[in-house]
Amino acid sequence: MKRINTIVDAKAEIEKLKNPNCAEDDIFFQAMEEVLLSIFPLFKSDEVYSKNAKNAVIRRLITPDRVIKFKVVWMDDNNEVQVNTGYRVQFNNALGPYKGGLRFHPSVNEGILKFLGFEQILKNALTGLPLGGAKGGSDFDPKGKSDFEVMKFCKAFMRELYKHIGPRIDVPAGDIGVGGREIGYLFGEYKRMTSAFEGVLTGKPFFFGGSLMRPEATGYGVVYFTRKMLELDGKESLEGKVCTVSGSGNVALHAIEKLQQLGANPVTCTDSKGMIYDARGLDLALLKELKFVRRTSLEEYAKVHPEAAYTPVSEYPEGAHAVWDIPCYAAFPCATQNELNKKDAENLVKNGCVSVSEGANMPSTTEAIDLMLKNKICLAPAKAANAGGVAVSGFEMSQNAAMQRWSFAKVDVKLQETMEEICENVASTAKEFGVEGNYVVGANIAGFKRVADAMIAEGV
Ligand SMILES: NC(=O)C1=CN([C@@H]2O[C@H](COP(=O)(O)OP(=O)(O)OC[C@H]3O[C@@H](n4cnc5c(N)ncnc54)[C@H](OP(=O)(O)O)[C@@H]3O)[C@@H](O)[C@H]2O)C=CC1
Ligand SMILES: O=C(O)CCC(=O)C(=O)O
Repeated sequence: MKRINTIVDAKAEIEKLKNPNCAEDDIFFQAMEEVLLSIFPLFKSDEVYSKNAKNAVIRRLITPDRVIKFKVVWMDDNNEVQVNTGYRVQFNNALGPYKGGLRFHPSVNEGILKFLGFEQILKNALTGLPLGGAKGGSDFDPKGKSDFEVMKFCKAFMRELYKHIGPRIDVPAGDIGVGGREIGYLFGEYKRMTSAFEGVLTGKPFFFGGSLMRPEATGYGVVYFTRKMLELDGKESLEGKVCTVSGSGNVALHAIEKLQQLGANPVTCTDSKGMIYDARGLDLALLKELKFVRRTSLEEYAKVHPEAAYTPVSEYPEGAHAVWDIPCYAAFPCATQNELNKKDAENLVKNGCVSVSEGANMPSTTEAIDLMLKNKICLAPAKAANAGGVAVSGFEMSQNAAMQRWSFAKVDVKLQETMEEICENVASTAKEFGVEGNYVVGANIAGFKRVADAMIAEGV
């Protein structure tokens, strides 16, 4: 293989890997391209990496160890047979057991899970914990399903998955469409199939060995990261500032909670159908009730609070997402991939937004990232900013292995320390490689270096 000594070589290598007949992989290449092009300063500066023709680290890193694909057959409430596809992409275990969430959403396919699994490798590396990278899930749509149907699907899913996972092999967790309820059902079935009560999943309900604060961890972690980033960059704190948030799931609502606790004023949230803009400040208790208990649309919020504006997706401005057009000091995309495009980034810049912190995985398109960096927005990339979730999953694994339970306060302190360490590491890596303030490049290089060093050390 040709050595990757120039950015042109790097681009050519990526092009060679693309399969023009597989559109599903486009999103995976988007993630890979961002990483490979931004770690170029490392290739130039360090012999070990520029000589990676010998170790083939890049080739090995971008190819999953294995992709497990299986059929999930279950019966709905009308006693009709339903068939879905289940996946687990075990991407890389150089640093520790495969680790990463499960996503249940109709859009799930192999390409999406490869993108998420690839990001997870570097994210998990940034936490400093011994965790490899993986992702899995299914095209099953939990929306509109009864609790009983969700349970039956989860149990059918686990009857296949259990063969491939284990506390030292692969430890799945939640992601979109998979929260405490689903993890509980999955854990119950794993236990039934194996008779083993062990830390094979994280995000478990507390009485099954779940860690306190895992539900809050990703959203709180994003805000802790942002607080540190603003401090390092000499910007004003979040206190008293208007913030915009997208999403209204686990990550978004806990980011809103932490923002409110720190005295900020989060004024927006979204779901797949529309956006709420409540300039007075969001009613978080109501949002939790709507989304975590009743599992209903945000439209209901405006019925309780007619002063708040509800904008359905069909009324979003042409080519943009309404939420990023609301003036804010700090923005928090916390819903899904590619939900912040170039037009949205232009709106954020125009309205004087100072920082964008990615709670969702890869929420910003490549063009949006370039535009935000060019305009000196402090951009906290997902693999650093949302690493708090997997970090607390790591703490859950430690607690399970040691048969311990840590207090909420202890986990919170450790989460804050972890997010601040990640932020400092990313900032100092960016500085070391001559791109001070560029957290995207800093995160990619710091994460890649840790994984690459382990892969080189373990040999081929
Ligand atoms: N949970 C975790 O610990 C972690 C999650 N993440 C990432 O954070 C993001 C959100 O995950 P999480 O909060 O757990 O998921 P949830 O399922 O709890 O919530 C997802 C939210 O995003 C909205 N959403 C999902 N898909 C779309 C879409 N295609 N278009 C518009 N809105 C959409 C949902 O709307 P609706 O209610 O209408 O479905 C919902 O508000 C994802 O990118 C995930 O990968 C990252 C790190 C850890
Ligand atoms: O907690 C975990 O293991 C993974 C969380 C996750 O899926 C993510 O960080 O994107």
